[in-house]
Amino acid sequence: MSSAHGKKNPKFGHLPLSTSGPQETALTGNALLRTPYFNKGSAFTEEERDTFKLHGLLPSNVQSLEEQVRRAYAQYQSRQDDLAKNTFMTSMKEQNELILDHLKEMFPIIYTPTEGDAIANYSRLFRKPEGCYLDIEHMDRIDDDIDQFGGKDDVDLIVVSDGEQILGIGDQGVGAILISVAKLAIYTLCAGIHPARTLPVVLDCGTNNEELLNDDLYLGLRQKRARGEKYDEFVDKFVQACRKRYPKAYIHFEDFGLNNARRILDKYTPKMACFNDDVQGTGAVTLAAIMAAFKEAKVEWADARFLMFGSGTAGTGIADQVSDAIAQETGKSKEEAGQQIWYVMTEHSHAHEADLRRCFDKPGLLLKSKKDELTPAQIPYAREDGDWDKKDHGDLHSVIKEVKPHVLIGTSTKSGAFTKEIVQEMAKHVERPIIFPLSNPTRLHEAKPQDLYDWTDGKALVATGSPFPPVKHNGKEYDISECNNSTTFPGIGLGAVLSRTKLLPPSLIVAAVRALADKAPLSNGTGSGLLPDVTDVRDISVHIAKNVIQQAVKEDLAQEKGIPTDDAELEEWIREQMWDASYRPLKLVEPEKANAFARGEAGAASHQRMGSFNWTARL
Ligand SMILES: NC(=O)c1ccc[n+]([C@@H]2O[C@H](COP(=O)([O-])OP(=O)(O)OC[C@H]3O[C@@H](n4cnc5c(N)ncnc54)[C@H](O)[C@@H]3O)[C@@H](O)[C@H]2O)c1
Ligand SMILES: O=C(O)C[C@H](O)C(=O)O
Ligand SMILES: [Mn+2]
Repeated sequence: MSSAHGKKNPKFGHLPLSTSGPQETALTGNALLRTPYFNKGSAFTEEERDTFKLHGLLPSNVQSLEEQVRRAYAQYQSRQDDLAKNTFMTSMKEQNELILDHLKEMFPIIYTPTEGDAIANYSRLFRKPEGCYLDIEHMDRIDDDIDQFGGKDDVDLIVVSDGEQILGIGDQGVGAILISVAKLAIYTLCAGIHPARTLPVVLDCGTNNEELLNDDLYLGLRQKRARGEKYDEFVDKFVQACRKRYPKAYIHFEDFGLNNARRILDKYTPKMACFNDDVQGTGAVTLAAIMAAFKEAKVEWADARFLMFGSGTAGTGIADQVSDAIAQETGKSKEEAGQQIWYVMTEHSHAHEADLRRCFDKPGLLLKSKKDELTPAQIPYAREDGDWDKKDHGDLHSVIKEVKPHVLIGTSTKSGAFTKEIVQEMAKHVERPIIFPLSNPTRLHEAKPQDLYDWTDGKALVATGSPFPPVKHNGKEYDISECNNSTTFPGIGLGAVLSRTKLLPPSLIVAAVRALADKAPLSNGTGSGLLPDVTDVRDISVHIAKNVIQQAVKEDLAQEKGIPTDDAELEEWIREQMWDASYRPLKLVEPEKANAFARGEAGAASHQRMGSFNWTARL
């Protein structure tokens, strides 16, 4: 793929991911137009139309990318509802330029919450495949199946999901491919990860979603989810195939079920650069939001009390980040720090049937006497039974009354769980209740931001998992920050890819949190949110990537050579390698002199992923 890379930048020398300069291709005429990687549609110049034999194949007026984007935006606006807009964006491949122009408006369309509807309706809306579909009944084929997406240097980043716990909407089977696709779109938009060098994957292990199993149009494996050894073997075969075929690729795990997410992360973290977004990305962004809220509310780490409502993958991921932060800030042991965190489990879960029964049986505070029923990630936060001497096992209201938390975080998938009574109980005991309803999509939020302001007379400090419009209180507007892992995973991934870090230990996540916390707007009553706005996310990603890279270098994990040590130079080095949307000139080369990529043969991932229209820009 040398035509796409290898620009000699006079300042830095060879930058592996730099993407300026002409694109070489041996394709002409219809073959060129059918190859989205090179196709510019109406934006081919007159000279290019001559050189590449395109006259007659295109209307005569030559347009700019801006004009194409304007037309696309009008088409987008004409779509009736959010899901129709999402479908349109899927078919649109100039979308990066288009989205960057309308980032705030389109973020909820291409990502949370609308993406959730697109996933739930995957088999109904399906038009064309995108990414890599692996089938647990054909494990022997994984090497071949994954082989189709380029050569060993062609993939930087893989997002994989097994579809068991998509957002808060549970098991979505093969539709999970779209969460991998959506997360990768965010990587490109928010951190300039090269879209043609990414690979979305779904591990189809069957589904326990009865609705899908009974749907004639369902596209995935129509059988119950595989568990146990067979499942583990499948995941391992996938990981080994990736390492063999794309040894440079960083693997991002997304929306795995409660019993697998943490286990898989713990298994592979010591061996390779990998990341679980629901555990680590969520933990990182939430910790940064807590740090900002503490400054505002003047809460000290040493005596802060946290109440987590929901103790699944995200809830325990957040608790781990928080207890690390308490330990670091106060010098306490991690165990002592854990005692500042209280957990209330819900009676509602999308975990598989056995868990579901268990959850219905035992809602309430996590207690040591229930140890056998807890996941390993929950155990550090279980309380001594003596800590809770009440008759019941503690509903959310009674635990709030007793614990008097400064911070209440919802990852319960239980819509409306933070009621007026509960919130007002919390507000009785602390000056500024810090409340983060994080369950996605929007309809599953534990509370609405406007209600939280109204119920606490504007004292609550709020951040939410899905985007919300500003709230009004006493004639003033307050921005509601989106506390979504999309603020952290792009920068962490950019840092991991550019440094080619061997591993991604927790210290690199801490470096990312620091970077994000640095950039949090200090509101001081100005009405700005607790976290940076999505429109600033590219700059935030650079800052996060810089910290991650520096930490990787410090720990001797970075495999990339020539990473600048100077702060400003490092930032320039990162920006130089970020992909952004703009057309590059095309250069015709002889087929025999062209590499497979320029002949339109290699890089199948990008060809397949780009649909029929172009989003080529700086490829
Ligand atoms: N804002 C963000 O960035 C972000 C990130 C990740 C997840 N989330 C949201 O958080 C919610 C939960 O996601 P998750 O990945 O943690 O799902 P999960 O399946 O791991 O957990 C779901 C819920 O079920 C409950 N539960 C599951 N098993 C249990 C058991 N054995 N005992 C008691 N309770 C049990 C948990 O309390 C948890 O609240 C979702 O709505 C998701 O969208 C938000
Ligand atoms: O996908 C999101 O919006 C955030 C998070 O990963 C989730 O599972 O809810
Ligand atoms: Mn997720």
